[in-house]
Amino acid sequence: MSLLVSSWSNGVQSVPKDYVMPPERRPGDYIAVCKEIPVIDLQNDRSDIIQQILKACKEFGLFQVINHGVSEKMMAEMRVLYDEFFNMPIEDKLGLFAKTYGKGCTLHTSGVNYAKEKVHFWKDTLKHDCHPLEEHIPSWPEKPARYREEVGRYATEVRKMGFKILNMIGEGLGLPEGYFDRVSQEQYMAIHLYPQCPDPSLAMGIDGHADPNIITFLQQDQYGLQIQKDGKWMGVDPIPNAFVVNLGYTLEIISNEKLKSVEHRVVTNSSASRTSIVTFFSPSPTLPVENEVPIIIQPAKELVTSSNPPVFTSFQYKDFVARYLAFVCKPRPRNGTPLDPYRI
Ligand SMILES: O=C(O)CCC(=O)C(=O)O
Ligand SMILES: [Fe+2]
Repeated sequence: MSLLVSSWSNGVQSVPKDYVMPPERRPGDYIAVCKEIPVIDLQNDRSDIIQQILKACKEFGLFQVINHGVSEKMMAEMRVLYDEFFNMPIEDKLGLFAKTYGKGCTLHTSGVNYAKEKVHFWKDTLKHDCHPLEEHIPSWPEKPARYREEVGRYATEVRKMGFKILNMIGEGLGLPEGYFDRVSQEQYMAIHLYPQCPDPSLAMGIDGHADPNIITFLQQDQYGLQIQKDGKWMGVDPIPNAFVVNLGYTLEIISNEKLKSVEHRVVTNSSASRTSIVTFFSPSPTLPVENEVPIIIQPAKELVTSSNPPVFTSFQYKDFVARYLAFVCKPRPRNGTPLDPYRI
């Protein structure tokens, strides 16, 4: 349990050596927030919003949304709840602790496999599935006592917002109504705590990666998230009560590369801890379930023509996830992306 960064980092004066990144993996010079990253008001005219979303998905693979329908009160409740969760005495969290990223509801630290990492990340993560709620709620934390009720309501609201946005992406791409319903059934959450770090120039919260799934919705309270565009890192403004929306590899494939996933990472902060509450929509759980009907991913046939041939082969989502996890565990520097084996 003492592995959790939050259990030992309070007041430390220097970064322990197994958290000091080798020079090529450090965050480098301070990177400011980039004001060009689109912030889209979902109360505007629908056809304008669709145009803005599509443009953002093509140029950045990421945008922020405001007036999205999830109430500010609910977003604030989540911040308070997770602050309380991470500050609970260790005994109250012991039952959830897992050494590696695994199935079900777990609390783990650093990357997907702590034991195999040469250097660790300055982060603790609680994660669990969310859909269907009744099936997963019994696995969620029992403390704070209101956890299941509040997070249940939040997951329902985020799902509504998420499908609203996905439907607009589908419409913008020219896909039939409801296209994403089947391939976005799974919903899971990861809540990351990046404790205050004595020297952010040496440590990393999360290394550069793109998400494997369809789309991700993220609520954040402090600066720390950065995206890569045209080979340069840029900071994502922590706008209060906005959601950051980023595209995963699966949506890049379905769109036949019309839209792009985005490489992102998290740097640490010396003046405050940072919490991000992240909701993922994906075709099936990140860790495959036995006897599941295989979900096939491929470029949408509506987007493939003789002048626009498919860029990717079709494949089972669970195989892709296995390859993705193997890729992110590979030592850096590494070449290519997890999409490469599927390119035609
Ligand atoms: O904490 C963040 O801002 C990003 C988290 C993230 O990239 C992830 O969970 O995949
Ligand atoms: Fe991510």
